[in-house]
This record gives sequence, structure tokens and C-alpha cells, in this order.
Amino acid sequence: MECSLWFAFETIEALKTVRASSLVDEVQSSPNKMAAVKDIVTLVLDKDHKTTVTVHLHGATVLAWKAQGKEIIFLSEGAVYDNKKAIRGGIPLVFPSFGPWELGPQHGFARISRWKLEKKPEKDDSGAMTAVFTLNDNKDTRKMWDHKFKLTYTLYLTEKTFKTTLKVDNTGKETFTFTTLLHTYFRTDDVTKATVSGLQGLEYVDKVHGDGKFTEDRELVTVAGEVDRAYAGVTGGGKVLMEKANLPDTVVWNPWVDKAKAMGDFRDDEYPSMLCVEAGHVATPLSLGAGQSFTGSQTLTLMDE
Ligand SMILES: O=P(O)(O)OC[C@H]1O[C@H](O)[C@H](O)[C@@H](O)[C@@H]1O
Repeated sequence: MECSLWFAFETIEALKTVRASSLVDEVQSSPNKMAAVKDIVTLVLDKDHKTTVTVHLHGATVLAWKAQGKEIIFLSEGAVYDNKKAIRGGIPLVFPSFGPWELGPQHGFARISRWKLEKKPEKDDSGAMTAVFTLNDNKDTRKMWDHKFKLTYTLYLTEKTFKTTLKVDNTGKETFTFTTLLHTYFRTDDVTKATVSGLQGLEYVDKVHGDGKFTEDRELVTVAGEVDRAYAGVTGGGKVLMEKANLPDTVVWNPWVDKAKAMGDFRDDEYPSMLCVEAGHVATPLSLGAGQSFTGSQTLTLMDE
């Protein structure tokens, strides 16, 4: 199943406020604040370092995607890199449970587990830079969720597109159920001017309004306050095009003033600079029998002005 969604930045100005140095340079220049270099994997597509993806092995969290020098992804200045807490910003991976979870931490353990770099960044036959990260069940995951699994996260970077594919294998003998999501934080200059299209006519659960169910009537969804909505079954279609396969639901989230203040790893003044548009399978759980697998992916494309 392929479906698409458009995320529009207000102006391309947002994209001009690109940090001059690459994240790896920042890591090296201020190791206390940022992650340690040994934790970072960078996919470099072109020589000038203008099209890159930076990944932290903690959670296999994508920290940055620069497309032709433009930084598309938001990463909080307040993010904590202690290899324990989920990283605030980038693309944290949600598995095996979206939201509060009775068996473990909110959004599950994938984003707080140490992943393995299974295949170092290299160009494939089509010229895309690819890298593969994996996470297998281990004693920590089994304490919370007693199932055998393998997650395979494959990244593909081309000049204007960034595709992320998450494969879930049930390597055990019993069926398990789960929800999953790619929690993408987009960078915006002014979130009140950003728009998301492709959601009109869809039912959503509004967490800001007591988990009430509503129908989206707007063609262009805009943000003017706290927003936390899970849209189910997104199939319609900017500056960034989000195409999705097997991830039918979309969550739109911005913490706004009070929640931003309450978050220890997010600066109080950062809420206008980001909008999460999260592709997932969360409205209904997925069920995988022994030996079965599921693959979901998103492809982000930076569109011409
Ligand atoms: O603070 P976190 O655990 O990273 O969650 C951040 C946010 O993730 C999603 O967007 C949820 O819909 C929100 O309810 C949640 O606040």
C-alpha cells in the first residue's frame, strides 16, 4: 500500500537557517553536549558533504538529514545523549508499542536500545547510499516483552530522497502483536505557517481533547496551539513529500508552550521550530505469527520550490 502526504515549510527561509557545520563536526567540537563520535554513523552521498544522514546507534535514531545542504530534520538543542533517554528530535523509532505502555516505557524500547550497524554505509547499484541497522531481542527487551524478534532498519539516501524501511521479523515460536511508528521531527522556521495536506476527511483521535474522535475537514492542516492527533488510514497527497508503505496512520504533534516548558530535553523556545509528522501503524495493532515478517517504510522527498 502506497500513500502520500505533503508537508510544507512556510518559506524556504526555514531551510536556509542550516547549521553551517555538519553534526559530526559539532560532536567533535563539543563532546560533552553532543553524542560521542563512536556512537555516530554518517551516510555521505556527495563529496561536498551536502547530502548526508547522521544516525546515532542509540535507538538507530536519525539525527539529521541534509539534502543539498538543507537541514530538513529538527533536533532539539536540549536533547540528551546519555545512551539511556530517547533522543529528542530526529526520527526515533517506536516499537513495540506507541504511546503509554503498561509493559515498559512510553513508545516502547526500540528508541532506547543500542542497535548494531549491520552494514556500513555504501553505495548500492542504483547510486543510493545505504546502511543497515539491526536490533534483536535480548535480556532487557525480553524482561519487558517476552518475544523473539529481529528489527532491520534500512536507510537509502539519494540526492533528494531519504527512505527508511523498518522490517519486523518474528523469530520466535509464538504470535506477537505490536504497533510501530517513525517519529519524524521536521524543522520549521515558524510552525504556525507550516501546513500538512493529505489528511482531509480522515477520522482522528485527539489526545489534547480527551482522546475524542473527530473528522478532519481542512485541506491544509495548520498548527496554532498544542496538537496531538492520530489520523487513521492516510491515503491522500509542499516542500517535503512523505510517501508511505504499510504505515497507514499519521500522528501530528507539537507540544506548544506549556508542554515545551515541562520537557527537560527540549528548550522552552523551540516549539515554533518543529512539527512531528509521524508515519505509523498505531490505530490497530499488527499481529505476526512465528516466522512471519512485516515491512513498513517512508520515503521523504525534498521538492523543488
Ligand atoms: O515525549 P515522548 O515520549 O518522546 O513523546 C512525544 C510525543 O509522541 C507522540 O507524538 C505522541 O502522540 C505524543 O502524545 C507524545 O507527547
